[in-house]
Amino acid sequence: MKDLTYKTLKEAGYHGYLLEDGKEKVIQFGEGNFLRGFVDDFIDIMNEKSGFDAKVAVVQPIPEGRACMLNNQEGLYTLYLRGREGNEIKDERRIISCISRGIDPYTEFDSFLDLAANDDIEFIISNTTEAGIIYDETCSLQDEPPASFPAKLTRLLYERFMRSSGGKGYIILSCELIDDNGKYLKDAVLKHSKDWELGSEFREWIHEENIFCSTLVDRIVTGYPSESAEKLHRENGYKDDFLDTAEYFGLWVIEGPDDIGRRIPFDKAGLPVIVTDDHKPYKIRKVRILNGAHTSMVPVALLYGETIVRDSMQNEDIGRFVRDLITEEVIPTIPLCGDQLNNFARDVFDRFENPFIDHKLEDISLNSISKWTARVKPALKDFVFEYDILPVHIVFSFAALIAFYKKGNIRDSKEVIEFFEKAGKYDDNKELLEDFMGNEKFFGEDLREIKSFGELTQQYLDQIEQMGMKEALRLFLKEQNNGMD
Ligand SMILES: NC(=O)c1ccc[n+]([C@@H]2O[C@H](COP(=O)([O-])OP(=O)(O)OC[C@H]3O[C@@H](n4cnc5c(N)ncnc54)[C@H](O)[C@@H]3O)[C@@H](O)[C@H]2O)c1
Ligand SMILES: O=P(O)(O)OC[C@@H](O)[C@@H](O)[C@H](O)[C@H](O)CO
Repeated sequence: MKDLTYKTLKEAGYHGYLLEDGKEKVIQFGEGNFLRGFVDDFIDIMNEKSGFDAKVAVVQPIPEGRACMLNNQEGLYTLYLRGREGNEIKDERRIISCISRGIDPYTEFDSFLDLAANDDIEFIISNTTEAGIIYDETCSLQDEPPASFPAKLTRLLYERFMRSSGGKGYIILSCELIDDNGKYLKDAVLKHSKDWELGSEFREWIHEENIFCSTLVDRIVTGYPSESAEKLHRENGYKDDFLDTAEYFGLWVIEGPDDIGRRIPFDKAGLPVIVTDDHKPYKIRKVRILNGAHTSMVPVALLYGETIVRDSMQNEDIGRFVRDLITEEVIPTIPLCGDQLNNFARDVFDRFENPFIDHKLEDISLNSISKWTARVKPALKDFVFEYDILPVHIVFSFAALIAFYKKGNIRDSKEVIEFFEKAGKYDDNKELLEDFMGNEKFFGEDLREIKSFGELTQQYLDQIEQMGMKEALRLFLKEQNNGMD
């Protein structure tokens, strides 16, 4: 079967929208499923509907990347978006043609730097995961390329500053799921510029000619559909190693000046983008409710025997557990209007039951400890602070996470894996929890200081291990219902 290229599509008589040639206007750090299933989809739609005519140069952020494979397909790939919009079922296949090329800075460092000479480029977009957007003091100006994403960006910005003689900078849209992503990135760039002694004029240029936007992205992207890929290749008549799947829903909240909306024609293309002076309310709502529900559901559902999100939500016990956790313990911690939050949660539960996408629990379980710390712990702490009692569903889910990790075969940081590999050395769960919950490297603080949290976690953990998840969850739900089934 032929690879996906412009020639393959022409030969097959493809009549859909394609932008084969266009100016590179965007640099994108990251070639992952999410950026391709969300940002590049938006750019492609703007190209078609509002004459944006932008091509995206994709920079591979780490040595193990897929820039070369992307070039084999001339940047093309097929995106499937499926789900409900109101009462309407959406099932769309789109060939995305906004990517001009992939650049591997490890083998094409000069091509990477040459991007800085292109005056057409106005935007830099990134999603390098939480692990990528970190300040790494070991990076230096002489590295080809510097290892971390913020250091690579600093190197590119410095090149731009030098080659344009302090001319036009960029609008930088960071999509990593960390707090204040744009601000963090700007601070990291300024820190590198100081460490590398790039001078005060460069730092002034960073401030005056570049806009670092914090953004919040929301779309469930399920990536390459391994089980159905062969069938899709046959249907399409070409082989596509970058097939991507996602829900239809999407929302991009960008904190930045009003005129961003004029510089990127989101509105004209009818895209769900909000430009605001404060993205935080959207962020807290999405991370606590949607990501919090995912992270809390995963260990409970996996131990119960489920494998995907939809089935878990449709499982009477787990569905009730997740809904109650969000409505009774997470929503009361979010400082926004209750109706707004309840409507958002209801829509999220609908999205979780999307009949067209199979979101694997195992995929979400990756790095669950840091996800729990960022996405669930804030609700737990705020709840305790506000009501002076423990949010029991959150505690039960935390106990489930530990039970799940004790079983092994986990994908998390080296330190977390090492901790659980040695779990057998503890005489009982009480001892294990002392060390685990007291580990500030895992949780950023000593969780034992939260009153009764350790004791209740141990009670649930013992029950889950002794009775199995199904029985322990049923007992838990019965207790919450004053002993009634
Ligand atoms: N998949 C979703 O539904 C979804 C939705 C919203 C946000 N996100 C966020 O987007 C991020 C990426 O998700 P994805 O589905 O595209 O994953 P992916 O594995 O397909 O892509 C990950 C990307 O990050 C880069 N990367 C990984 N480790 C890095 C490091 N240490 N330094 C620099 N770059 C690194 C990879 O090169 C790749 O480009 C995740 O962190 C996730 O939180 C995902
Ligand atoms: O992508 P992760 O692994 O950071 O988190 C798993 C999911 O919670 C996440 O991908 C959501 O589906 C997404 O954030 C929805 O916008």
